[in-house]
Amino acid sequence: MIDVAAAVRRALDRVIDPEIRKPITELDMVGDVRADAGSVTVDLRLTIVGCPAATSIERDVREAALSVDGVEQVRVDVSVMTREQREALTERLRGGRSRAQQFGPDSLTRVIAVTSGKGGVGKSTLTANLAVALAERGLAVGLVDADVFGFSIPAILGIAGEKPTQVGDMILPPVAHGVKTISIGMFVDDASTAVAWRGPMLHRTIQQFLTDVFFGDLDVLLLDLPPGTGDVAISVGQLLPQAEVLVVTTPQQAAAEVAERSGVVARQTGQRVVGVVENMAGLTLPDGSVMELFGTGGGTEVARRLSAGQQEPVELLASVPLSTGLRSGGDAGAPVVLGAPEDPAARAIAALADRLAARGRGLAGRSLGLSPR
Ligand SMILES: Nc1ncnc2c1ncn2[C@@H]1O[C@H](COP(=O)(O)OP(=O)(O)OP(=O)(O)O)[C@@H](O)[C@H]1O
Repeated sequence: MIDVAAAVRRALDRVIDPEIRKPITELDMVGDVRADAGSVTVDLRLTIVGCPAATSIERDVREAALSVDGVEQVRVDVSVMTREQREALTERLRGGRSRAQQFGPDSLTRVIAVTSGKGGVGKSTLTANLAVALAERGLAVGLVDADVFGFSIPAILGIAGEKPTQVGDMILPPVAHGVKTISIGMFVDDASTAVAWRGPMLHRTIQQFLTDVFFGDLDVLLLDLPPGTGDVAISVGQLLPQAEVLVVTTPQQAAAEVAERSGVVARQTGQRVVGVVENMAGLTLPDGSVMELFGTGGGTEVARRLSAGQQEPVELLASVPLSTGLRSGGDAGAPVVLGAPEDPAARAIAALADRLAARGRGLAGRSLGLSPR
């Protein structure tokens, strides 16, 4: 005779907690499973009171149980984990490691910090779309909006106003279009609030994002840095010396020097410049002519300058044209790479994602932090 309760438990392996992204059976969210003829009762333990995913988890549990042969009726008894159970869970999710930075030098996650010299060059828009494009390629992607003064990632990804769920001292990042996303914007009550923090506070915030936010195993972690070469860039350099840096600039020659500086600061903190992306390049008009609003050659110039004295040249990895679709997708919270993949800007970002995904995390060009005597 088949053990219906055991079969239901196996079926529940397929139910994934949408926030933690692991099977609920692995998270100890399933208590007793009892079967009495065709009638099954499942004890479901949610991580916290008012768990935002409660309804969807309960529905998935019901469906999974009903998929088992012989089950006709399902009752789900919902309760909430005790503090001890929650602590055991957060401990297990951290893999037994103490509360430490998740992306230390031994981590296999590739960390890419996106930086720019000047503000308003489209860094956040590009970072958000790149993250979504990488997730679309099947990679596990996290995104830290470290642009604490000008956080815009939640709006671009369509999750403005969403708050992360807290389980014990662990923060679960909202998932937008497959990307686990955290932003300072999620911790202030009003998105128009100006975050006027000084260096040490900024450092602690970034550190907390890297420590307390549960990203799980990621293939790629992207960081959207504030423009310029300020405190946050230096903190990221200290906290994530293995990070690679992607420099965003416009085609304007005059911007090249400022953009170059952001790459130089990254190098000084031991990071490797993985390449340059030019944004707001020529827009092709309906008559086929190209309008070069911001001039040409800025990306190539920044790549050339950053290559000086390096063993491996820094490449211009993409040139993303001006695009109404990219702009309106950002305004609407619907990234253009998903909404209009044939848009020229979307295609350029998709090609950038392909190039980055194809590259390994090699040591080439990376400073080993040694200085000659
Ligand atoms: N290729 C593009 N074509 C048209 N508009 C663009 C393009 N890239 C970005 N934009 C628009 O430019 C504006 C600035 O972009 P974004 O906020 O991404 O810049 P940023 O460099 O992150 O700025 P900051 O770091 O100063 O916050 C946004 O309105 C965005 O929609």
